[in-house]
Amino acid sequence: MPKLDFPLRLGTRGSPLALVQANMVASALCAAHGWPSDAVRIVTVKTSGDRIQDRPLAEIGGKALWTKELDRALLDGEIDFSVHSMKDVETIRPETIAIAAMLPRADMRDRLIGADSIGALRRGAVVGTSSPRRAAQLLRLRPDLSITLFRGNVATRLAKLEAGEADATLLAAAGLDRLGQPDIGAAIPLDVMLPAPAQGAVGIETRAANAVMIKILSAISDPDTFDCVMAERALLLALGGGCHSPVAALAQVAGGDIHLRAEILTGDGGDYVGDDVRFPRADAAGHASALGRALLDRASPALRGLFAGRRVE
Ligand SMILES: NCc1[nH]cc(CCC(=O)O)c1CC(=O)O
Repeated sequence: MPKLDFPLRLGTRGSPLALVQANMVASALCAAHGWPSDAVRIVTVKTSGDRIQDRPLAEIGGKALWTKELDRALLDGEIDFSVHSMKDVETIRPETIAIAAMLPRADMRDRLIGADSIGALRRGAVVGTSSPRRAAQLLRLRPDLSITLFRGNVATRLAKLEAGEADATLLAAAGLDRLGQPDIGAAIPLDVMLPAPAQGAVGIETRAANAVMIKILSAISDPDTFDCVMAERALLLALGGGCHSPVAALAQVAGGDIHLRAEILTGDGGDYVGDDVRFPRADAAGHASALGRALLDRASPALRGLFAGRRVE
């Protein structure tokens, strides 16, 4: 194997959650290869998503907000690999960049903070979220609720809730757990609220041409997580949805198969199509895209319109 240039430089965003995830990747990699802990150096890179805090991301267009600067650092050779919440990684990646590995997926559920369950929220309660998916799913179950925009990192959102800007908020269990807050909020069962595609998965990217790095990273990749998240991403791609469309999807390994559940909704939750399929792991991407197309075929004109023109065949 060609000589590696130590320390390897791991690029990450600078948010507390991103830093925890970067440290998880660095320790897993050092442990897997028997390297000392200083074999990986963490390099923080500020992304556009970190800078813009006052508008819904869906409005800005959600264009590579979390990845653009890290991609540039990777391609310019300033870093050797980068770590992302897979949920924030666009479905279409540059050909020069490879998703090389994913850590074992954490709890993929959403947690409700401010009430014990969605049903327990008082009539007309205000829920803070910036996620069109969470807003649509909530409104479908509880049309009486009102949604207010909540952005910022996990700590900022919890502070807004504390300050009374909303009665409740929703956050990914994975993020709360990794930030050392496993007791905050009530987990919403997967059959009540299906998570965002790739929620709870941490991915590692490197240059597609860097075969040595790809090989080294494969040692810490979890194949079940990788295949399931790739199936969810294939579904999202077939829908033409970015990470900020009202799409929910979850793939899980079931025996030798993959079980994929997915749903699409209008912003107010009024129109909804959901389904689930089981298919063999081979050609999971093909089966997942077929489910995406089938959902669109069954969608009302209004719902289909949300995805119109964005669909990738
Ligand atoms: N969009 C922000 C984001 N990206 C990843 C996570 C949490 C960790 C994960 O889902 O893997 C969060 C916060 C949240 O949705 O609560």
